[in-house]
Amino acid sequence: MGRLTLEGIGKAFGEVEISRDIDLTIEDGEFVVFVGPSGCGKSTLLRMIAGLEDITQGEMCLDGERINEIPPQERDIGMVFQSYALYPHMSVAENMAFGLKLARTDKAEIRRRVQHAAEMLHLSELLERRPKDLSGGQRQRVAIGRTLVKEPAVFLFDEPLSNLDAALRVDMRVQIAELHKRLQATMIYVTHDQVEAMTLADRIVLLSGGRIAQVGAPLSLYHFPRTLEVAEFIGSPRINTLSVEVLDPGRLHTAVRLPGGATLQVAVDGARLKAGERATLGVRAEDFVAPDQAEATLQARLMVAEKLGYETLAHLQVEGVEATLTQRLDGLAHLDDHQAVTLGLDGKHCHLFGADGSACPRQVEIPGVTH
Ligand SMILES: Nc1ncnc2c1ncn2[C@@H]1O[C@H](COP(=O)(O)OP(=O)(O)OP(=O)(O)O)[C@@H](O)[C@H]1O
Repeated sequence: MGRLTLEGIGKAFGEVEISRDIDLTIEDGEFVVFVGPSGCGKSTLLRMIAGLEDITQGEMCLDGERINEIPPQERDIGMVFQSYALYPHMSVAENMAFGLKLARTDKAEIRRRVQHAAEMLHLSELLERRPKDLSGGQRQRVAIGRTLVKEPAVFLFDEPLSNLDAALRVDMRVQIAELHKRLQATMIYVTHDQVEAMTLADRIVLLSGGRIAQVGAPLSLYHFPRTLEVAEFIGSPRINTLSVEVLDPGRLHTAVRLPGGATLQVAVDGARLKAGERATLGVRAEDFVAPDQAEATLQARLMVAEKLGYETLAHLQVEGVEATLTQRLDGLAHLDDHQAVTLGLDGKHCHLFGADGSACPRQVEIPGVTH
């Protein structure tokens, strides 16, 4: 089993408070990803779970038992580090067996576990090699293997792929997802890469300034972000934002004035907003609609078109809007340099955020996605 509960967890280094009020339950077998901007406290939280950092406040339990004071080696938790931390003078097999030897595990049992882990991680042919004779991806797999042989209830990964090149990252991401499927173990994974978070997580925990900004399934955070910060962090390209004026706030629709003067009825509960105040409209790159089906339009000019093969990202300048907007188009879309583009908007596909950054609840259903 590996059910972890965090209640009111907080951390301070001396006088400096890093995180507080973290309440979170991670179910047995869940894959949870901690994500957020640099310095938001992801690694510190993971290290508290591992027992490598003291917990300043709150209670942490594994399967109902308080673990705050239990030293790392006695927690049923294994951690894979970003730096791999392999012993250079030991073979792959010795590296993997080391922790078990220290724990005086029976020799035959060590052999069985190392072989089993090597098979799972496709390392069987490499067991006699030294770390220096391995590629980056292979070293990372050995680091995972060293944790795997301990058969912990909870696996922790601290940015395990950040030292690998882009192609290898994708490859290892798939392997970690497969490993999770096979082991059905609880896994907690720290990254600042939102693509890794979206693709691996059952649930994402988005941290900001040492607190939880939102917890939920990846698509739930994507479609129903609670704050502008979450909306901007999740999704690539980044959500487009426009400063708008609130005209008529309502429970089902909130009318706003766009730059250029057009009115859009955004399908959100904006009842807490006031007419005349500023708000931020959010539109994802794929959510612009054809001008003839739009409720409102924006006139734009093409700055750059990035042709990625399966899609083209058009970066557009709209008069009166400082930042460029990005529209996701078909990979075969034909665009001329600096051509004029009419962007269509549909209020059902837009987000609205108040001046304090919190989202107005969207009044749309997206099949299979919970709010
Ligand atoms: N030992 C320490 N003493 C004092 N401050 C620390 C210590 N360790 C971390 N911090 C501070 O705590 C904050 C959170 O750090 P942490 O490494 O957890 O962030 P992170 O979200 O993992 O960042 P990154 O993505 O850059 O690794 C940072 O401001 C950092 O400077």
